[in-house]
Order: sequence, then structure tokens, then C-alpha cells
Amino acid sequence: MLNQGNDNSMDIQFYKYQGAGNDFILIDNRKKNNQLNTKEIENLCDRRFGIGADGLMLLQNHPDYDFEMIYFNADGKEGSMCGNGGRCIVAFAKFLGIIDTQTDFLAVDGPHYAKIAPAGDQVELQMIDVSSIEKDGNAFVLNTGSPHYVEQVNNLQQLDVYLEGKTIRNNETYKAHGINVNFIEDMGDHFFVRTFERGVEDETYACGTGVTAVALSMAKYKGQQGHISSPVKVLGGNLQIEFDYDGKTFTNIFLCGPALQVFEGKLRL
Ligand SMILES: N[C@H](CCC[C@H](N)C(=O)O)C(=O)O
Repeated sequence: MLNQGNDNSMDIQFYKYQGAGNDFILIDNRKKNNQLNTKEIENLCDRRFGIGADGLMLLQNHPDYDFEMIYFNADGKEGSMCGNGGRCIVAFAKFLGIIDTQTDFLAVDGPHYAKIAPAGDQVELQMIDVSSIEKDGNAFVLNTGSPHYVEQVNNLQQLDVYLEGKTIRNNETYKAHGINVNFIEDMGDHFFVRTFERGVEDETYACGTGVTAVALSMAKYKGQQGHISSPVKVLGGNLQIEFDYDGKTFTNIFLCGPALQVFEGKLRL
């Protein structure tokens, strides 16, 4: 997979995936032969000096699971759980022939079960159970594998998500550890969501743990219980969150949507 040339350059095979417009560089690292450092990952994710992506993932072997997902944000640092990245790496594992239509894999927030729908490009990823949702003013704050801030707004299409999101992410409460900031508008039969992501430090076209945080917060806000299906529209497409809520804990949470390979190539480092 990795060729070490005489001139110390390396060629690493990579694949690019996107899930609802959240895009990732994926590398098969089962032989543990890549040596990417923070600066290199940041450069590769740069949209002008590199390939361009919201994050980079390594697929690695694990003794107890089908594979392990190692996720880096576009800033080159290892991130917390990435829902759309999780769906994309499942599609990648299928492409590599590691799994068929179901998998149990390990990510930074623990084990995840996922299944690939018969159509082929739809991946349903189980997320961690959630039992705590806090309030910050009118906003909801919760951890769905990554930390999220969820605020309802009017006229979301017109909102300056970069400016407003950056301001919240860097306020006194969140500055030290950062937070992903989701703005939502209730459209009646679905939620419209736009997200400013920490680690990318910009608005992305979709955020899986973010739309999950939105769906859970809104179910609690609306006093819903039982099995809930929550369709969400994001800048890069549509996602669906399915879960059970007994008024205390959210369980059987599934993030569902497309995960597509868009191209492959070789990294020159
Ligand atoms: N795009 C991701 C979230 C990445 C998490 C990252 N921004 C962090 O907080 O470390 C998702 O689909 O869930």
C-alpha cells in the first residue's frame, strides 16, 4: 500500500467519501504503514493546498471488532465521534471486502453497530445512548459522541452560521474544549439544520452527531416518547434519525443516510 521511494517520498493510496456533503479522506491502514502527522493531515484536508475534506480517517485492524475507526478533524487533530464519517467508513469497509451488510466496529466513543441498506449507498449507524441533555439559556447541550450545542432560530437560510457559530464555540463557556454549534429551524415535517464544526472551524454541509443531537433535543422539547423518526435536511442532503425515548434515556439511536465513494488517488508526501 505504501511505497517508500529512494527520495524519501511516500505514495499512499487514498479514497474520498462523502455523506450528505460531509466529506472525508479514507486510508486503509490495516498494515499500520502510514505515518501522517498533524500538519500533513491538515494540509491534505486543505481545499486549496491538499485534497480537501472535513476530516481524515484511518481504517485499522482490531482484535475484537471488524475494524477500528481513527478520526481526525480537518485541523489534523484527532476528533471525537463523527457520525457521517462513521457511515462513510462502513461503506469503505464494505468496498474493501472486510464486511458484508452489517458490522460491529470500534470508534473513539466505543463500539458501533451499523447496517448497509440493500440499495447499497445508505448506511444506518447506531449511535451511543444518550441520557443527559442540559440547557444553556434557550439552547440544548448534549454529547452524542461529540459535544453539541443546539439552538432554534427563525430564517435559518439567511443566518450567518460561520459568524454566529464561531462566536458561541469561542465564548467563555466553550472556548477551552470547543463545541459543535447547530442552528435549527422547525419546518413542520422536518428540521432544517446548519452546523459550525469545531476542528473544521467552519460550517460544514452536514454533521451526523449534530443532527442526532438536534433530533434528541427536539423530541425532549416537544415531550415526545416511544419510537421516533426524525427527518432532517442539511445543506448537503437529507438524513434521518430513528430512536426510542422513554422520557429518560434515548436508545436504539440510528443515523441513516447516504455514504458514497467519490474518487481515489495517491497522496504525495
Ligand atoms: N462531522 C462529524 C462531527 C465531527 C466531530 C468533530 N467536529 C469534533 O467535535 O471533534 C459528524 O458527522 O458527526
